[in-house]
Amino acid sequence: MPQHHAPLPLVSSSGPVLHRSTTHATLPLATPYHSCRQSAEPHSRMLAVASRTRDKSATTILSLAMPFLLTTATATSTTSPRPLFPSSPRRQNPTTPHLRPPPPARRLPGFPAAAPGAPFLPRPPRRGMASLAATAAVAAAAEVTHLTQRDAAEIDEQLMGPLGFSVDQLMELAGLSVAAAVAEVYKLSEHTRVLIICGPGNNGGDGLVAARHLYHFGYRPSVCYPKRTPKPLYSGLVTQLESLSIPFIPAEDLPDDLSREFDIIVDAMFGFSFHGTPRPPFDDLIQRLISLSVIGNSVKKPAIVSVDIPSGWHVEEGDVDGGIKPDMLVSLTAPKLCAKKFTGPHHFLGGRFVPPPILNKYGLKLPPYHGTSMCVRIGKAPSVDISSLRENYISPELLESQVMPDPFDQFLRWFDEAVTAGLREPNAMALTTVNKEGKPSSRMVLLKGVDKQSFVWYTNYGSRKARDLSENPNAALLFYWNEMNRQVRVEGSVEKVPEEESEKYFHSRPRGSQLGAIVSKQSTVIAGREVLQQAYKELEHKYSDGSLIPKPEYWGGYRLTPTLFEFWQGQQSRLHDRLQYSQREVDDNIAKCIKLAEDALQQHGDSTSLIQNRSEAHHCHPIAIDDISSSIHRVSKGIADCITLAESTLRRINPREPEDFDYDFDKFIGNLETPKPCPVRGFQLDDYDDYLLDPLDEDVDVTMGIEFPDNIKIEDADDIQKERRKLINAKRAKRRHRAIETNQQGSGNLYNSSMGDLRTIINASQDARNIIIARQ
Ligand SMILES: NC(=O)C1=CN([C@@H]2O[C@H](COP(=O)(O)OP(=O)(O)OC[C@H]3O[C@@H](n4cnc5c(N)ncnc54)[C@H](OP(=O)(O)O)[C@@H]3O)[C@@H](O)[C@H]2O)[C@@H](O)CC1
Ligand SMILES: [K+]
Repeated sequence: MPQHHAPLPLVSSSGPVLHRSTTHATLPLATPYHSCRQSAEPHSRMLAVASRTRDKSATTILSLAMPFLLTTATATSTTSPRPLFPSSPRRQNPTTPHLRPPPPARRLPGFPAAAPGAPFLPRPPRRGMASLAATAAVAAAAEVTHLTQRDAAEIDEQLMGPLGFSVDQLMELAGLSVAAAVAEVYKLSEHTRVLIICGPGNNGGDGLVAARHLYHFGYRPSVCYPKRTPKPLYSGLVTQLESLSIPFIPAEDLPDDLSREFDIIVDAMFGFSFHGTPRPPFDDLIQRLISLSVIGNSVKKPAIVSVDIPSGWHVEEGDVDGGIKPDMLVSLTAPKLCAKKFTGPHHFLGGRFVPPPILNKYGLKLPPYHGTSMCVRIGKAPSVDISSLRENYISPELLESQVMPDPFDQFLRWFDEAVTAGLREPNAMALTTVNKEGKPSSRMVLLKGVDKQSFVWYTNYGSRKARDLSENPNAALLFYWNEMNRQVRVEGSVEKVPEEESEKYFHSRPRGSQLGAIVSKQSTVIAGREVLQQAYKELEHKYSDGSLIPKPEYWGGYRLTPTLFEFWQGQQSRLHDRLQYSQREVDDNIAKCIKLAEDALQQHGDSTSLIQNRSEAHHCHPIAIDDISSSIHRVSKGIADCITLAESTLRRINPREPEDFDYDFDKFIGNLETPKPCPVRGFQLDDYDDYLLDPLDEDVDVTMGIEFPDNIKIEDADDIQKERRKLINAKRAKRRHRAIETNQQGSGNLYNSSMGDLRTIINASQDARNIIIARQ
């Protein structure tokens, strides 16, 4: 961890008071936007303000005014911090729950069988925990094993003997570690030109490999290799470098002023087999590096990086007679005793290949490597002046002509690129809420859904963010994709997602997370971590049969509908690209239009189900007809309102494809007109009834239009009248039934055509969103 030279916040003498509260980190918009460029925030101003508070009286006032309360749970806590490295490999407590027992080791000749509890490399922390692990590694640096020259040579022999490694394999990994460590500290933008001075042995071989990797990382390496070893391994490494057109500079042709020509000098002259005093030409080369160390600070000096041992140093005693003073030491396999005398700012360990038999045999305590890294910092953290910390971002330009017209598409494009780049948790976002008093608070949450409408995340409805949101629905989201020099800001208003949606998502989570959500009563003070663990255990037991874990009512999702997007791409010299999408004022009308259209659709959906339900339940009941008619009328009213508003709004805001829109719009109107008779059909039924009743009139030929079946015996007018009535009633029922079916079909058509057309309207409205992109 960097040492912070900037003044730090003040803490009261009574000490901070810490509440243990449960925190539970837990992704869908449609509107017009515009984008503009803003000047970079002057971080230095903040530091300047902070330094003014160094004034003593200010300190006193502040410390009195800011008494932080620490409600600690440690008194009841039974857990102790996990040691990063077991203090003694053989005394490691086998019951330590965090450490996995080592896999049974095959016994190799010359190596002890791995005893239970024998040391093994702690599992490397996941990426992203790097800074935490680095801090721990620094704290534990003193415990890292330092090897004698004899042990180093012996390990070398064993690796390349019974353990089956080949020298070129180890050299490749060693050289890669060196290049990785160099790249981690010396950024390409300021340190491009690298001179690698290689000695006659394997240390020189590591240098040749490092030169190749540095070339592929983007550096411009040159190699000085005065005593070439005539072995295929070395000549192969030389050929590889020649194929990359890497220059080889004879020692005598090196420029007089190395400072002017190189930004980094890699010392790969001697490693752990060095003895005595350096012989020519290395004596002179080492002397040149020594003289670089003594140049005054006013001259820009190249950084000296020593591979495994600062060349010329005694392998165990270190710098005994004014040797070179490297800025960086990359110890390989394990540091040698001389490394204890290294006082430079950057000490790294490389050579991530040490197998358990070596660890066991030599009782090696080594720090874990993080993620997939080939090197790890050991020793003290470099001292850092916070105000001088800056990256010179190198990224492709972000131009107005390149971004998508819709900010959601642009977001999804960047999101996909972050996923493709393998970033860890690209959906992590800082959520800022503001309570009713205007006090803001931020925390990281995980985006769980995004569509063309809004961003969704889930949380505890009892949390502070939830309280803030209930008081003030405005919130901001911030995505920061460091590795890509990108940031996205989103601002908008927040609402809860429907319960069914939360329910669905809740049950899609791992059972452990479901239980965690029940246990975690966020933002409430609890007695200690064990309270949570106990509650979790009880729930785990309760639901151990695999039964459904009910979603607590205090857990659910939020949806932020954006009103602003800002896409930031870091660039060199702070000339960043910052494009902002915002909405035009007309947006309110569009939103209203869409809402109306959606309401109309909703009603339509209702009326369709109503028709179905009614016709099933009351097959021929006339009341169904009335209901159908009135709901269709209602729907039509909604549609009509929607059309009026859609028309006036959409025409006014000059949609991007006016012809297409007009076409869709006309088609929509046309379709709406077609099924218009539909609601009237219900009343037509009465007309039919009248028509059917007409034949009963006295002056109408009673047999007209009626065919009597042969088996019906007609004797007098009364009989005829009776039979006619029966038949008429039957026909009436039949027709009524048919009429209802017709209605159903009619409204089905209306439903389908209107549904599609309303969708067209909605889509057209959304497409026509008046998005303004401005550079800030
Ligand atoms: N697991 C491991 O162990 C791994 C080890 N690796 C690497 O190997 C390095 C050890 O390599 P190494 O054994 O070849 O010895 P190294 O230090 O390069 O020098 C030997 C040469 O220097 C010469 N020389 C000596 N003194 C001298 C003097 N005063 N003045 C002039 N010359 C002198 C000596 O000549 P000699 O004295 O024998 O005549 C011989 O030619 C180790 O530090 C690490 O970098 C990694 O590659 C991977 C894994
Ligand atoms: K060296």
